[in-house]
Amino acid sequence: MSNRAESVLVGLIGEGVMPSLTPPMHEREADVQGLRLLYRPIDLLELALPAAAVGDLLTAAQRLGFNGLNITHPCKQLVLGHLDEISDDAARLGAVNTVLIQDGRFIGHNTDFSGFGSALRDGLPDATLGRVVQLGAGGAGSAVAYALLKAGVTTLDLVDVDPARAAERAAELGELFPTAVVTPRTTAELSDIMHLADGLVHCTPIGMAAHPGLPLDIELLEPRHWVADIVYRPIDTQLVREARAKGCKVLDGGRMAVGQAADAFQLITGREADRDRMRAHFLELIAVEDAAAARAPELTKAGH
Ligand SMILES: NC(=O)C1=CN([C@@H]2O[C@H](COP(=O)(O)OP(=O)(O)OC[C@H]3O[C@@H](n4cnc5c(N)ncnc54)[C@H](O)[C@@H]3O)[C@@H](O)[C@H]2O)C=CC1
Ligand SMILES: O=C1C[C@@](O)(C(=O)O)C[C@@H](O)[C@@H]1O
Repeated sequence: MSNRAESVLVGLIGEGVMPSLTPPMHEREADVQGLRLLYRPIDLLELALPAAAVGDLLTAAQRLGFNGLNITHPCKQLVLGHLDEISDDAARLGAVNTVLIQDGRFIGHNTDFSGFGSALRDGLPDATLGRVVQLGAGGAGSAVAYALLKAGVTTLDLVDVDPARAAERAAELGELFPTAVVTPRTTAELSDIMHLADGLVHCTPIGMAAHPGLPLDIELLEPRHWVADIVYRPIDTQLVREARAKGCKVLDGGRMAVGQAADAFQLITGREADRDRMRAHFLELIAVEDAAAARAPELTKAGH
């Protein structure tokens, strides 16, 4: 038996979270640090619950002695209405993926943006962050764009196949970062804007096992561009492989996945995670998945 101060209980609320690698990442890091931590996926689909149940699940988690939760699709915005306190960045971003449960209160944070930010610093320390083209302005893309602007990007070209989405995000981000220039762009404009850019960030599902291929004409990439992908299943997406082959400096999507987990681990446990160790474990987990997929491709799960 132990109380909330002696051991740590964490959950992940969202749809389709059973294949998530965040629970094993937290548990292994805690094991190595000699901390007792259990991390349970709480899958809305398995529980046949709607996204709106997130408030009830927060209350249940508090009653059952959870120390914290990660929150994912489709609850990152819905959860805002159930919090007692929210970090400035999460409030500005309008999305929460980490909730601390302290003294019966719910405190929201966002480690998607901070995780991408630290990934960029660790994985591409010398990247010039002046002008960036970002493909994909959905949920993860919003956090990434916020991180890029916070990291000092001055000109961000936001490309999405859904022009209304790109326009809406660009307007929101432009208000949050008034000294930056954030412009919605179409895929047809890529050939005009890529040669002006220092780097490319990819935040669409293209490149995942279920959506193979390249998100742009690879001829638009020059060796001087840096390239950050956030897709991590597989870890070496076609974009990552072809960009590397061209001589571009590359950041794979695993860096962000580890970054968000490491930052949430620190918020929830109060202990710093060893990011290199967590990444090594993450790569092991991905390799196990890849080996299983090679044996039985039809069983490959379509997660992140
Ligand atoms: N590394 C990490 O920690 C994480 C990685 N991901 C990855 O990021 C991907 C995107 O996730 P979300 O933003 O949650 O998805 P989402 O569905 O909210 O957004 C994807 C956006 O990409 C746009 N899009 C699709 N094809 C496009 C194309 N060819 N060119 C330009 N835009 C295009 C869509 O219109 C949409 O706005 C996921 O598929 C997953 O692989 C997601 C979450 C975390
Ligand atoms: O969106 C994501 C991905 C995630 O749900 C996962 O399954 O690893 C974990 C969340 O903390 C993060 O915000």
